[in-house]
Amino acid sequence: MTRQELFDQIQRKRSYLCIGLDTDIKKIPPHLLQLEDPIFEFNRQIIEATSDLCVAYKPNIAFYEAHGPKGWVSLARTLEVIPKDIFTIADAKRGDIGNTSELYARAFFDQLTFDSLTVAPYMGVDSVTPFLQFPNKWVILLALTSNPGHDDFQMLSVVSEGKSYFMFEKVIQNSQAWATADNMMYVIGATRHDYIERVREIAPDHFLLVPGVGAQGGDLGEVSRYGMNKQCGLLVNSARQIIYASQGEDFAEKARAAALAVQQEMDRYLNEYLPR
Ligand SMILES: O=C(O)c1cc(=O)[nH]c(=O)n1[C@@H]1O[C@H](COP(=O)(O)O)[C@@H](O)[C@H]1O
Repeated sequence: MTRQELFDQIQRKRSYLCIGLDTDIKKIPPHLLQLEDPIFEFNRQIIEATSDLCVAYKPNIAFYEAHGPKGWVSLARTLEVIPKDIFTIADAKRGDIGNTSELYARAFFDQLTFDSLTVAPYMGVDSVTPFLQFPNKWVILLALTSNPGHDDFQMLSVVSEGKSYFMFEKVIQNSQAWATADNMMYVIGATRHDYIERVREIAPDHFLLVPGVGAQGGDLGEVSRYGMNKQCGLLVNSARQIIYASQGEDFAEKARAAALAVQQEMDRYLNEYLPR
């Protein structure tokens, strides 16, 4: 999917919501558990109930690979029922020596046909570039993550040409030599909205994947105010708050209501902050 196609979808749906399909067998409604593939059935109903309200789905791969081969089947079946105009993110946080990254890329872009993959930048340029060889596919590079441990490395000071930067700022700056705003996005946790203005100084045009609203307490209003660019430039992810809005038979209906509340808030922010 191209950047323009993603922006067109955002404008059409008045939404920049990404729904996280972090489907935990322990949290899905009991009445689905007798089915042959409860994880797929849960996802299918969530997708059917919410696909007009969001622009992306992000299955976190851990929730599938934890079930072995069966989990990979649930994941592949889920991808098949996501409408084709919706952006798909494999949240697998990969990255390895070049020839291994190339195989990870084939797994998620050729075998599973995701539009994008989350990638860790730690091993440097040759671990990331193999993912960038696929037309219309995206790398979403971890920059400033939402978890408390982001202080351990991402906030370390790095001195470059006499100026001091946070490590995450150098990740964003240096990686712009590897890719463009048409095939690279950055992960910035919603819990760190206080740094989004700085991110926008370094990467004014890139899309940012922003997880951490909802269950992790990030502030959608602040993220939107400081993060929106002229093509919106934001995909804000929420998983648990939406998909587990109810654990009863009405789970899909309740997930829709939770997604609708976020979409309506996003519509207001698009009116307020999207530069015309
Ligand atoms: O790469 C991610 O998506 C990610 C990065 C990050 O900094 N923080 C973060 O929470 N995530 C993912 O985003 C999702 C957040 O889920 P909820 O907290 O349930 O909305 C999980 O799948 C996390 O793995």
